[in-house]
Amino acid sequence: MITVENLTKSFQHNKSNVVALDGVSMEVPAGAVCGVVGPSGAGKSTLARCIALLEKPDSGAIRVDGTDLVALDGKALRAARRQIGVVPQGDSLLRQRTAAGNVALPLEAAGMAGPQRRSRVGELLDLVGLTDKASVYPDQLSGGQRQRIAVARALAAKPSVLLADEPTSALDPGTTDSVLTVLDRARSELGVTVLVVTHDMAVVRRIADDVAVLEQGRVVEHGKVLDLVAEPGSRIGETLLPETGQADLLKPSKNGHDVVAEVVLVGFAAVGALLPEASSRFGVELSILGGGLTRLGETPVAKFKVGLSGERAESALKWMVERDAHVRRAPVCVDGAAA
Ligand SMILES: Nc1ncnc2c1ncn2[C@@H]1O[C@H](COP(=O)(O)OP(=O)(O)OP(=O)(O)O)[C@@H](O)[C@H]1O
Repeated sequence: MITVENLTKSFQHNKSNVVALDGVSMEVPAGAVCGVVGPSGAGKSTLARCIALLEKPDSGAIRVDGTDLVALDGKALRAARRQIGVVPQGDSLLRQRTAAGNVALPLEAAGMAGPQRRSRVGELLDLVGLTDKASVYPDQLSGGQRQRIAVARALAAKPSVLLADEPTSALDPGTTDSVLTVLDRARSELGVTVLVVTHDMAVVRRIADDVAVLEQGRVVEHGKVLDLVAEPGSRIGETLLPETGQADLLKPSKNGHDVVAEVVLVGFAAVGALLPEASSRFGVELSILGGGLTRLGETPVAKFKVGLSGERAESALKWMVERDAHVRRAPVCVDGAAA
């Protein structure tokens, strides 16, 4: 588990003080993948660099499995660093070393004997699906393959935490997917806790259990992805869900429906028959006015804008809520405008 408590970090730049982290607190449960998102300059990379012990925070604590890394020095600090694997931003492989040679680097540095090292490198290449590229040089690998080798290298010393800074930037969607599969395997097969700094919401949708949104050095939203999408007013939740198409989402149109509502379905209900069943059970006419389905990790999630007409429209919505649908609706006025 990673626990960050009230972390601050400032830089001096052109004689002025730049606050990169302004009291950041967050937690990533053991074996979870957490996406760190936010606009450029929000402090994401600084946070990752502090957790990776590449940058010393001005104040605050960073606990990995209970140990405060900020308080360590000397031998204890070096041991703690080995617990944290880092996939740096950009192309980080050594050009003059083969894929296997790059993966072997941290093992050589740790003084691991040849036969043991070769076997470990074999395991890691297998994990990232690049056994057949062992003796290939980085220039002959695709961008995605190079990143997968960088992940294998970061996992070489069996860290409990993996940090990846923009691991999919500059990759096309197909290649992105292969890198994300590897990060996901690090979590699911090795039980590693993964923190991914990213601009790409596809990364969060595809592999993140948790997400933290940074803005101007502060955490503005943080929690489980599946909780945030169900939470009214969560901006990151909105960003991760399908768009429903119109800004005046909850306004019933004058000639249309008695009730217009936004319905978020998380899990089985998203692909089930909840909406048609509500319609037939309560004798209401139900039209889907916008929205759609997506997947968050393995979980199907839907957001629909629906229009309901009929005397029992409210009961139909209530029934959906009782079945774990998250419903936001506008009350009905005589002229059909939202109150
Ligand atoms: N070494 C440094 N020296 C001076 N200022 C820095 C340094 N590192 C970061 N900063 C500043 O700290 C702030 C946060 O930067 P950081 O790189 O952590 O943001 P970010 O969210 O990762 O941005 P991006 O998405 O563009 O990578 C920015 O204003 C940046 O200019």
